[in-house]
Amino acid sequence: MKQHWIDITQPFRNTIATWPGDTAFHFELAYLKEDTGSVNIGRFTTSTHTGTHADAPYHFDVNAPTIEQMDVNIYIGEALVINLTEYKEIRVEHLKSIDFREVKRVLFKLKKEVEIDRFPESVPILHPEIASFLKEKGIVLLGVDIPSVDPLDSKVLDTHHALYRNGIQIIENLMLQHVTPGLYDFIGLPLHIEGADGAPVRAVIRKIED
Ligand SMILES: Nc1ccccc1C(=O)C[C@H](N)C(=O)O
Ligand SMILES: [Zn+2]
Ligand SMILES: [Zn+2]
Repeated sequence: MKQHWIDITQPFRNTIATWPGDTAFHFELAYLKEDTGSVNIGRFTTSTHTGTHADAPYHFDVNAPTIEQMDVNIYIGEALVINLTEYKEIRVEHLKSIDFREVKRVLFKLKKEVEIDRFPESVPILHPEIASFLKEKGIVLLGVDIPSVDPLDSKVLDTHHALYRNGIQIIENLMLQHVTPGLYDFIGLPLHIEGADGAPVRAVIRKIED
């Protein structure tokens, strides 16, 4: 029997954490049924990097593709959830013993607890050297449960660039605290927004029996 799909998306709500200085998320009802006579209609404002989202390469490289240009096949398929919550820095040596089981997508569980409404003071460091290692394993998508694959104060974004050079796309701010490591079906499609540097993703997984 097939397992149920599990939501691993941060809920958008008006208290959701924003990257410092960036546009806060805000949803409201713009028109009320009692006024229109027929329907409620909402509107929302958000940064493209709030909550669970995909980075387009254009986010950090002006000559690179924007989000609607990305192949949807990257964001659908089998994914391996890997527990790395014990480490403050992730290097190739921490990934060497993992059996990648021919998956093309990995989701790194880096935090024991994700606080949706509070921007973290620090995040584990993902060393850029992991990019070529993951490429050798055939990986095309890296998902993380932190706001950035680079240090929060980084201006050079070495890990973003290294991943891009190695053909690996990025999803940030997943929610993996209740997820057991292992093999899953994964769907995490970014919204089709023309010219965008990134877009919100609704990410779901379903356990694969082994
Ligand atoms: N929202 C921002 C506002 C200003 C400067 C950076 C950001 C980011 O989100 C960058 C982050 N390194 C990212 O991986 O998406
Ligand atoms: Zn981002
Ligand atoms: Zn990013």
